[in-house]
Amino acid sequence: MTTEEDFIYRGGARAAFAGTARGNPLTEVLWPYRIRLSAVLLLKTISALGGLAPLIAVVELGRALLSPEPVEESHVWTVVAVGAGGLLVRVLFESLSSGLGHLFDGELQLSLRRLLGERLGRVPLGWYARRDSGELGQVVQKDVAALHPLTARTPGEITSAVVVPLMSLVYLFAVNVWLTLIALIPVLLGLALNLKLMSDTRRSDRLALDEAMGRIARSAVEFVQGISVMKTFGASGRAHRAFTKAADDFADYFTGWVLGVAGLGALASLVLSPLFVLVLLLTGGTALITSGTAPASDLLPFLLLALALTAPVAALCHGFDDVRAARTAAGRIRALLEAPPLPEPARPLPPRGSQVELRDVHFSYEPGHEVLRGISLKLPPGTVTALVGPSGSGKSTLAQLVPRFCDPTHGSVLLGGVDLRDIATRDLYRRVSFVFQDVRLLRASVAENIALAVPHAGRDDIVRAARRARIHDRILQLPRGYDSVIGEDVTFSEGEAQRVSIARALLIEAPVVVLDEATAFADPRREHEVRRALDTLRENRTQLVIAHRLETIAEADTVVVLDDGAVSEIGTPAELLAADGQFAAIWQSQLGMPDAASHDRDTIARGGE
Ligand SMILES: Nc1ncnc2c1ncn2[C@@H]1O[C@H](COP(=O)(O)OP(=O)(O)OP(=O)(O)O)[C@@H](O)[C@H]1O
Repeated sequence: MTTEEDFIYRGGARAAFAGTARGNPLTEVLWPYRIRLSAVLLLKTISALGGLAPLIAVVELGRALLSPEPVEESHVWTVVAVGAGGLLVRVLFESLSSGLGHLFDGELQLSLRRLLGERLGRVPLGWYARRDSGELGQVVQKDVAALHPLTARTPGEITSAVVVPLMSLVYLFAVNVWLTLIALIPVLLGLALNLKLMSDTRRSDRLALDEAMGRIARSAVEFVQGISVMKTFGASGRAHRAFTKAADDFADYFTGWVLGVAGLGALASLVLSPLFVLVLLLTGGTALITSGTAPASDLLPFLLLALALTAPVAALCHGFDDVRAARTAAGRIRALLEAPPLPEPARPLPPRGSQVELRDVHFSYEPGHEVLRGISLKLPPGTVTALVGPSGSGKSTLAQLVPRFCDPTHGSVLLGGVDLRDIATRDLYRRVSFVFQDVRLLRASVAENIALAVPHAGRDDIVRAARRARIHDRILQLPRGYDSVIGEDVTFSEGEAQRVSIARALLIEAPVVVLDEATAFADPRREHEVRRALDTLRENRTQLVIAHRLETIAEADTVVVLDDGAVSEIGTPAELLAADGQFAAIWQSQLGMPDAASHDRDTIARGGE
């Protein structure tokens, strides 16, 4: 384990999850950093206290100089020295706490993102099917960043907001109790109004507002992502309407929310404003001085320090807002860190050969709703098994169990006689390659994309794989050949991207191939090249193909017909045609398709033999 990994595992959030009682997600996420966070708080407290000293020094100086008594020089200089010393302490400790806070914030974000990255790399691939990339991006990027104020800013704000008023109050009480009580009026009023603003009703309004904002974001993404389809089908108005409705809803919520908080917010700001505080103190102070209850010099500290009492109230409330936002973010981070990883075998076993076998496989995405029911199949080495069946019958789900995107809920899938759960994931991916939906190419060079699973592959091997996948000539036309960066130097068409992914699979030399034909032939212009590339990929391999082409079906060694999650027919194409059952019906319906008629007449004849 490297030093960095070591840090994450020993000091990182992982330890927190093991060591703290389940409860507040924020505490759990921050627990490993408690010592550093306490150090930041301590430094902030010293800085806040230091900052108070110059203020009190000014007040003391004023009182000493305005007093009818003769000025005591040594006292004045001591006060000046304490004020200057306090200023120095504030500057020094403020820089220290702020530096440490930001350092610690950077460390926390890095550590959390690494943990999230590590967890995302270990969850089953099937887990991603139920999540959209926006949701994951929100957690990894925005939610981790939402912890920033908490580590770098809020501790300082909250500490100053508590320490400064408390110390000022102690001092002011010592000067004059009556004036202190007057100075407390705006503080208590401001606090009460702000607490009302943060009350549960306001919080649920805020959540509704956030939800309305989220709907705008989602409909904007849908609008942009689906615009080409919508325009093609002349429905761009509909997509636009959905977005406009979300924006209108948000405007309604916002107006309601603003009307609800505007009055209270304005009142709170007024009560805490310097003008209100000064008018109140001057009025009360004048009454006390003229009645002889307080000497005139007592008013000065209040005029200077009373503002130090009210200013932190608003800061305190904003600080709590940040804490609340960070708490929600931490909850989502924790949920992601707790996503169940694909269990790795404690003692991995090497598969013996490339036979794939499914033994009484059941699978459900949601409890109580099985999409695969008791499937048993054998795919002998070097044979082609074609999966056919109506839409929704479970073909993709079954195919995805072979590269272990998910584990069956009951039964087992075996490769070379070994349960997939007993094979190390790396070993499995070297033995099973797949070409499924969503060919993903990385923003890296073409060579790196091809060599994704074999990072140390030589250039010769990469070129050979690209040649066999019939993408080599296209790569040579790129400005920097194999070093061209995808997304910068080139944007591949769907068919080209598929051939790059086939080259990737060829380089692995996996003995088992799982393929979704519907996706592979999504680009009709390039279908011929993709088909030839796939023919190369399939040579001498154990193949499981979600077959849509009569040619593939006719040439398969075994055809498996799936119906509602169960095998309804199994046999060679000729046997199944002769049986005149569901397969024969599918075959007949495919014959009627224009593509089949033009392309597969010969094959059909052979298939019927
Ligand atoms: N990620 C998922 N979460 C929940 N249910 C799912 C998920 N993926 C598929 N299903 C459900 O599982 C069943 C089988 O789907 P599957 O995609 O395996 O069928 P298919 O035969 O491949 O369909 P098609 O030919 O249309 O691609 C369907 O009822 C589908 O709604």
